[in-house]
Amino acid sequence: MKKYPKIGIRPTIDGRQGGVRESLEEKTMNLAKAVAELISTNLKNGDGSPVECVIADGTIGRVAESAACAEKFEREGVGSTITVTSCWCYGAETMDMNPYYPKAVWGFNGTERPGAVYLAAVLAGHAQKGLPAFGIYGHDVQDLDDNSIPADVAEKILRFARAAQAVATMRGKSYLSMGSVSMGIAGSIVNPDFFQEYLGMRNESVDLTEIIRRMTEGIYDKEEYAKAMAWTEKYCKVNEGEDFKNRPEKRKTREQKDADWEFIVKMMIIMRDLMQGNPKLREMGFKEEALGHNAIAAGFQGQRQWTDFYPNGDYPEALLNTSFDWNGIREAYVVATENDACNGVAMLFGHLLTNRAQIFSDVRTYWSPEAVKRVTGKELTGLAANGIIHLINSGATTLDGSGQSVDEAGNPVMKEPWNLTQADVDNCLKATTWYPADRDYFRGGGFSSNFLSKGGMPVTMMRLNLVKGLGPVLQIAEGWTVTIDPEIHEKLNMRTDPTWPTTWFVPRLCDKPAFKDVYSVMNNWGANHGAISYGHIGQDLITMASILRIPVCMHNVDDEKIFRPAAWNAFGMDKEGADYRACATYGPIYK
Ligand SMILES: C[C@H](O)[C@@H](O)[C@@H](O)C(=O)CO
Ligand SMILES: [Mn+2]
Repeated sequence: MKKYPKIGIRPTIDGRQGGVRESLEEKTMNLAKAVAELISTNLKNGDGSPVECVIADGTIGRVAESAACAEKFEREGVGSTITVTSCWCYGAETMDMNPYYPKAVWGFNGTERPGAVYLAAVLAGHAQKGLPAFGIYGHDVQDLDDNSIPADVAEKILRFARAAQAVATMRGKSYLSMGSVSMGIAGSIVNPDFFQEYLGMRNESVDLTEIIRRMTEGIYDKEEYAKAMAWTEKYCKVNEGEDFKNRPEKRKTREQKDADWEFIVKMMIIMRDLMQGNPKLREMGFKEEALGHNAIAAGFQGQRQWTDFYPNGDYPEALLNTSFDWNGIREAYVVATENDACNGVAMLFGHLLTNRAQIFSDVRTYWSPEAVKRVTGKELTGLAANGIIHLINSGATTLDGSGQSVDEAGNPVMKEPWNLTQADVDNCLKATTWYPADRDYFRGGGFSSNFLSKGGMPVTMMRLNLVKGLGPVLQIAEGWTVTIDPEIHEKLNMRTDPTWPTTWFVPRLCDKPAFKDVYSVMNNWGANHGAISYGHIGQDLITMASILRIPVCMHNVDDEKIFRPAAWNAFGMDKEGADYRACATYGPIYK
């Protein structure tokens, strides 16, 4: 099992002995235990383990107890804290002062003791000291003997904990660039200051010759390769598509294609080893290679130097991003095509918040209803009636994105790995055709995954952009995958890149300018790529972005659903402006 950060729970109390404190000890600790239970039974880490909480050894009434708690949390690997109280406490003495921990405070809404008064006081302290904290205060008064967590409080605790755990999980990890800048794509001009100062991450980089070296010198697990090759023969190669895209003179021979399959399977094993290491390599005597680069996310340049000569990375990228491979069902990796690190970060955000595989796509084409009518003679209907956005990238999209996994009611979903069934896996593989790569684009050949995402999935498209003079900004568009008339799809797909995977996307429209129509969403999108996560996770992304001090420049989440640190209120009543002003004032966490 991997090592994940824990969430520290801090039961704070009025320090007055001789009656007050004693009367509150049990209740305060019970509230802390209830919060720990809520988190550990509702939230999981990427490997399926419950998010673990650590409670202070005792209630915290005076500064010595704060300090003892802080020391315990550091020893225990805490990455964020939630302070819980039902009474008045001494804010500056009991508050969490760790500059790196995301923080929240739950002030019990009971009137026998001034828990809410402490909440307001300590949040003022957090604001005054430049340590913004989330404030959680239940809507309805609870009785003193009621140690339950009301639904509105639980929702905020879990929203904070999910985002805080994601932020803490990134800290200290690497983004690994395999290769460098791809075709001048801005997102693949990796900005190490952003990763270091905003995410607490390190940038690692390997030249792509390292993949060739390991192939040539046999620095990979041969037994696993044999297993992977057999699996690929059985589940992928059987779905090799007709080589219709390449002109006859550009088609590879059968022998060459067979060699490409072997090559791309080795690529995948080596790319994974580069990201996270492999103890098997140590047994083989490759101690250094066994270490890996501690990468929680990576990017593969691919285009163009590599793909001008070697088979492309679509197979390894697609399957690394998928929740299964020849070793069975497992946590998806995060691998950005074209080494678009900005999109890789957006994928990482979505993955850490949902524990699900993430789609990587070009935001390729906006199709108006009129244009569709003109080129196909047919009307877009239903959710697609106002126009659709074609999400498609050369073959490197998680197979989970096919929507072939289904819930109990048969609805298409993208699941956490622990909910995937073998039938889901089989159906995702069956729905995926592996077309010989388009050799006008990919001279070295290879294979591109192709599928059509099932409609009806709630999804959130995200993008992290870097703006000189401003810094990072996040874009969020909640919406749905849609199914369109097969004849319309056929015509639109054939004039796009029919050997690549397609997801038809419709954003949820609202009265905000960027969401006034489908065209505006694409027209306001900040780059060529989007990361697409299953579910409407805009609220979680907004909470997480505020912890990271990354302003959100575009989103279609209702204002009243926004949950940010209490101090953001001091920056004005307009949520968007306040977010920008707060992020600019606080600056990145790890600076
Ligand atoms: C056509 C280019 O080679 C593709 O890589 C292009 O569709 C992109 O994905 C650019 O992001
Ligand atoms: Mn692209």
